[in-house]
Amino acid sequence: MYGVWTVGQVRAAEDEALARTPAGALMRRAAFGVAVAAAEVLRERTGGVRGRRVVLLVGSGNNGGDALWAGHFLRRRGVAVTAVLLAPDRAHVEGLAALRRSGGRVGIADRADLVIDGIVGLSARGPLRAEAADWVSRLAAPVLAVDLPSGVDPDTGDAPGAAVDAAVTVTFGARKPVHVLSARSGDVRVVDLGLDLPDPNLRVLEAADVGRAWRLPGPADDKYTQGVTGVAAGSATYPGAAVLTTGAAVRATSGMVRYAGWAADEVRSRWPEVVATGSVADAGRVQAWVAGPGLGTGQVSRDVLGAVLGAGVPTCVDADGITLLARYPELWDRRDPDQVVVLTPHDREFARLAEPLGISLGVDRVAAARALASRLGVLVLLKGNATVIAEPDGRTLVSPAASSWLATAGSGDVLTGLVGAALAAGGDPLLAVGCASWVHVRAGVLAAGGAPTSASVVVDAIPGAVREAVVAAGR
Ligand SMILES: NC(=O)C1=CN([C@@H]2O[C@H](COP(=O)(O)OP(=O)(O)OC[C@H]3O[C@@H](n4cnc5c(N)ncnc54)[C@H](O)[C@@H]3O)[C@@H](O)[C@H]2O)[C@@H](O)CC1
Ligand SMILES: [K+]
Repeated sequence: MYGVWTVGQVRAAEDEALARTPAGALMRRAAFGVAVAAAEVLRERTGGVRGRRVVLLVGSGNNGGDALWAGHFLRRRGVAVTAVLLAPDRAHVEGLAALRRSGGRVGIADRADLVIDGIVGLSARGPLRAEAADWVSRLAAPVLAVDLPSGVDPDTGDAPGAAVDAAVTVTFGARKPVHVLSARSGDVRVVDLGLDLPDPNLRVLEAADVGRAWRLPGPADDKYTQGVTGVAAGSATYPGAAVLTTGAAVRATSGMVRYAGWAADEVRSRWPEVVATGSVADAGRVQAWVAGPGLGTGQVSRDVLGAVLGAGVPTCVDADGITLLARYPELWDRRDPDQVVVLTPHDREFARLAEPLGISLGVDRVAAARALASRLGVLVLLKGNATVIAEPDGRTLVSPAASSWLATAGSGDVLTGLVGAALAAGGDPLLAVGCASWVHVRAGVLAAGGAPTSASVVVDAIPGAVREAVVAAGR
């Protein structure tokens, strides 16, 4: 698990560190880290460092100062460095002098093996100004971003205009929200500045965390004791949603999975290990329900959702289930106040539910997810390229995107089944949902393997993803 801190938190810690270090020391340490990473990228991509060409895009603040100092360190390793000053009269004075001393050029660059983006860092506000935006839109070489990709908001990951798409970002002291919320950050490396940081604002699970938390069967277990997942999904029109949601739960644990709904025949024929019935009332005892994918929004679907919410176990509500909750708020009355409810909306479903409550999904997805979680007293998993998982008390996990292959039909149904299985296994619900999301992301990568995939293949990749996590945890 690693933490993510807001710009405000990092700034406060930096101020304290600046006060106890000699002037310029932190910047040189940061810039040295940039130069080390740049040399690595050059070696990986071109087979060497000496004689390679690096262009620095230098803005008017300390981010530009970092880039100039990094250029100075790269010059010492025989790299040809050219600095493009976007605001020549406001460029960082000591950085520019250091670059010039070591033989770096200032001017207009043509060809580059690597571009170092020092346009703007933590003080970035709004879309890039015209000249910077123009440079960014013409970039052809791979980019190493200093602190963060310019054009992306540090605290929300939003890119309101032209923005750098970095291969690598070298950040300082701590990861900020942009690094986990925006895929434009690329591969993120952190240079330690010895900052004294408070509790993080967000957390990100890693393979070993998931492997430690994932429920594995022990010698005393049987099919009932590992947590039974109940699935109320699918309809005559959408039997596939039932098959995918149930399949994800089947693949995620060796505990039992029960299905209740219209697609019992389809589910049974694809997953013979599932105990399938027509209604929630007949389904038997489960430790968690998931409801919603392909369920429909008619009266019977409404009754199904009510029955699931009243079943006295943790519940995950997705898709049509969310639409029903938005349309018939009285369904909340069926809820057992002692049991967690997890909502897994995409943006439109989020808006359906949140807008009547005066909560809008703006560019700050973390704030929006937290607001809805707190207002409804539920755990919200907001789907997106990066997934945000917020608890009513504000604790928040982020699953950064590892690829975009999961943007495929039925992918959300797979996630719902995974969440159900993780909830049924017990433990801290936030951790359970975070683990389910991690496995989903990882299964997506394994399923795709660099080429288009589909939700059924993601289902089949779930055991491989769980295995990676378990191995990482040394179990
Ligand atoms: N404070 C510290 O302890 C350290 C700071 N460091 C660096 O300092 C950076 C922060 O430096 P600054 O606070 O000077 O600010 P920045 O370098 O982030 O940016 C400030 C400048 O960018 C311009 N700017 C703002 N928004 C813009 C936009 N949309 N388009 C174009 N230009 C825009 C502003 O006019 C301002 O002159 C960090 O990101 C990091 O790179 C590092 O050297 C490590 C130590
Ligand atoms: K930058």
